[in-house]
Order: sequence, then structure tokens, then C-alpha cells
Amino acid sequence: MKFIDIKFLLSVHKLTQLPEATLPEIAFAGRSNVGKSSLINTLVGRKSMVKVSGRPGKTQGLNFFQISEEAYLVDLPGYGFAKVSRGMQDNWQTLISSYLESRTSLCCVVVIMDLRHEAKVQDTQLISWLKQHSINYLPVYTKADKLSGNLRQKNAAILDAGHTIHSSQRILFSAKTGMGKEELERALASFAKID
Ligand SMILES: Nc1nc2c(ncn2[C@@H]2O[C@H](COP(=O)(O)OP(=O)(O)OP(=O)(O)O)[C@@H](O)[C@H]2O)c(=O)[nH]1
Ligand SMILES: [Mg+2]
Repeated sequence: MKFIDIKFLLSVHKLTQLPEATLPEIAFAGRSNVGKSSLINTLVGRKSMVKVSGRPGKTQGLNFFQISEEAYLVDLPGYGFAKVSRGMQDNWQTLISSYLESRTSLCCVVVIMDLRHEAKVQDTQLISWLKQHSINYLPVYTKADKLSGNLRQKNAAILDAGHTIHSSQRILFSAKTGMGKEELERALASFAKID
């Protein structure tokens, strides 16, 4: 799948606003500030298709992007952002989980984690929730450029163990260098069953 001819479609704040489920859909989830929007920008080869920020909590709502007539990409708001009120966090959680549970065209959730951090409880919870709901997921360890080769492998192995992920199931990625981009494109095309 070539991530060209991409356009922003809409930002969804309640389920009634969802576009018709006519195209295969790939959602991008992860903790706040982990690099979800940057990863999408790298995939689509545009520096600022999706807004990126130094401040966590930049992405609000479910942001839909359409790739030609082939697929939808959905940039999800990050979880675990302490500065957002509890009530707002609960709203997000409810919206995201009901979206993930009910979306018939959803073919994969890319679960993005920071390669430098140890396994985080919220990521473990999301992965086991996705497993329970039989939703396909693809773990991606990002910000790989921030570590040297040796540390990269060491940290990846720690995350694998923490989340019970086999090394062949996940992708090491960097939005800065483009590392892992082609591998990710191939994996997503296979989930979406398109070339
Ligand atoms: N060095 C490096 N920095 C990155 C990478 N990916 C993201 N960043 C930086 O991390 C910060 C957060 O990136 P975003 O893409 O906005 O993260 P997000 O997960 O979309 O954040 P929210 O929308 O707030 O949940 C920005 O300063 C990015 O430039 C990467 O692979 N390498
Ligand atoms: Mg974002």
C-alpha cells in the first residue's frame, strides 16, 4: 500500500459522526506524546499532515485521514495524560473503546510505544483488551533514533517480555530517520488486504 494521495477527512467527537464504514480502517493508539501523529506523518511522507506537538494531549477527537479510495487512517487521542481532567479522560476512554468495539471495518490497531520506556500498564491493558475483543493489533516501538544499536535491541527485548510480544510481531520505528517505514507499510497493507 502506498500512502499517497492522503487527505484529512474529519475529527470525530461522538460515534454518530463516524464516516460510513466503507473502507478498511487502521487506527493508531498509544500514550500521549509517544509519537502517533509523527508516525502517521512519516508514513504519508508529509512533515505536517497531522499536527505534532511538544505538549502532550495535542490530538483530541478521532482524526480520520483517507488514503485515495483505499483506506482510512485514524489518529486516536493519546491516553495517560495527567493534565487532562479525570472526567475528560473518562470521556475519551468511553469514546475510543466504543469505537474500537463496534467498528466493523477496523482491520488493525497500531499500538505505539516508546522504545526507551519500560512496559507501561496502560499499554499492557490496551493490548489485553484488544486480544479479548479479537481485534488485530500491531506493536510498534518508536523513537528508535534516540538509542544506539545495542540499547535498541536490549530495550526492545525488555518491552517484548513485558507485553508478551514475539520479536517477529513488532516493528522498530523512527519518525525522525524513517527506520521501519517500509516494514510498517507492508504489515498494514497485509492487514488491510490491499497492495
Ligand atoms: N526523535 C524523535 N522524536 C519523535 C519521534 N516521534 C515523535 N517525536 C517527537 O515527540 C513529540 C510528540 O510527538 P507527537 O507525534 O505529537 O505525539 P502524539 O502521540 O501524537 O501526541 P498526542 O497527540 O499529544 O497524544 C514531538 O516533539 C515529536 O517531534 C521519533 O521517532 N523520534
Ligand atoms: Mg497526536
